[in-house]
Amino acid sequence: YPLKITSDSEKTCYELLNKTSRSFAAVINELHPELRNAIMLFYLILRALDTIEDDMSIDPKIKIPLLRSFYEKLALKDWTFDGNSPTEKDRDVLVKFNLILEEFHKLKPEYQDIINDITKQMGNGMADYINNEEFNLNGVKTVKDYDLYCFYVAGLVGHGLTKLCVASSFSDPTLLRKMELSDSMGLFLQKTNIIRDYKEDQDDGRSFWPEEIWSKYANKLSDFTKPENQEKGLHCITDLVLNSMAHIKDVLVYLTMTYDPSAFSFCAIPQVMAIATLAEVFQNKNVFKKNVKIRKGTACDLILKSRTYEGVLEIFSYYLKIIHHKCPVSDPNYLAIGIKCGEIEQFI
Ligand SMILES: CC(C)(C)CN1C(=O)[C@@H](CC(=O)N[C@@H](CC(=O)O)C(=O)O)O[C@H](c2cccc3ccccc23)c2cc(Cl)ccc21
Repeated sequence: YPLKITSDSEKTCYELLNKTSRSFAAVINELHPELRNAIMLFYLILRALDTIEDDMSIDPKIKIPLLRSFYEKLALKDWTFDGNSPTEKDRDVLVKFNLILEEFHKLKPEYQDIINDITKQMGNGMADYINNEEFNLNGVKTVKDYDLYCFYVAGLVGHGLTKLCVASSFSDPTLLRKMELSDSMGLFLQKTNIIRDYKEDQDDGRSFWPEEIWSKYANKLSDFTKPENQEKGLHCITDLVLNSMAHIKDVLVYLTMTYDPSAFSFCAIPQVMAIATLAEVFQNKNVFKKNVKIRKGTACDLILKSRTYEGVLEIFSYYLKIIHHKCPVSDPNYLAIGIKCGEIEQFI
C-alpha cells in the first residue's frame, strides 16, 4: 500500500517512527492504510511513555504523577515535554509530541479511545512498579511479578493492537473473549528481549530476570558476568527460555485469527524474530558480555518466510529443533525442554 503523506505533522510522525526503530517502521509501512496511522501513532505514544519511564534522571516525584496522568495529555492539542536528559535516545518523540497529538486527533474516535485506555493502564502499571520499593532494590522477585511486569509493558500492547485489528475487521472478534492470547503475543516478545538484554540492563543497573529463577543458579544476578559462573548462567538461560516457550502455542493460535494479510505480517514478523533470538541466546555465553542479535541476513529471510501461516510454522519448528538439539544432557532442564518442544511440535 503506497504511503500517502498529507500533512507536515504526519511527515514528522513517520520521521520519528523511522528514527526510533527503522526495522519496525518497515513493518508498519506494510500495514493497510485503515490501520497504519493508528498503529504508527500508538507505537509513538508508547515510545513517549517508555522514554519517560526509562529516564533515570527524572525525579520519581515528577515521573510517577506524569506516568499516571500521561493519557490525559492525549486530549490536549499542543502539549510537549522537554524534561528528558539530553542523552535520552528517543527524547524527540516528547519534544515534538504536539505533532503526534495533531495526527492523533484525526483518528477515528473508536481508535483514539482504544489507545487512550491502553495508555492509561500502562502509565499506571509503570508508576505502580516505580513506586514499589522492593522492585527498585532487587528487581523482579517472583515469576508472578515477572509476568505482571511484562503484562504492563507488553501484554497491554497486545490488548490494544487486538482491539484495533478487531475494530477494523482485520482480526477475528473471538480474540476479544480470549485476551490471554493477546497477553502471550506481548509476553513472548518482552521475555525474549529481557533474556537478550541481560548485559545492557546490568550496565544500566537494572534487572528484569526474576529472582525466583536466577537464584537457583547464583547468589546474585551479576555473578553471571564472571567466567567461572557462566556454566550456571547457561542453565539459567535455559530456565528462562523454557518459561518463554509457554507462550508459543497462544502465539500460533493468535496468528490463525488474524485475517488481513498486512495485519498478519505485522503480527508475525516480531514473533519469528523472537523465536530466532531465543535460539540465538540459548546456550550462548555472549549474552553475559554483549547484546546478542540475529544476523541481518537471517532477519530478511524470516520476514520473507513469515508472510504465510505455513511459513511461520516452519520457522517455529526449525528453531525449536535447534533449541532441543543445543540443550546438553547436563542441563537440569534437559527433560523439560524436550517435553515442551515435543508438545509444541505436536501442535504444529
Ligand atoms: C515491549 C514490546 C514488545 C511491546 C515492544 N514492541 C515491539 O517489540 C515491536 C517490535 C519492535 O519494536 N522491534 C524492535 C526490536 C527490538 O526492540 O528488539 C525493532 O527495532 O524492530 O512489536 C510489537 C508488536 C508488534 C505486532 C504485534 C504485537 C502484539 C502484541 C504485542 C506487541 C506486538 C510492538 C507493537 C507496538 Cl504498537 C509497540 C511496541 C512493540
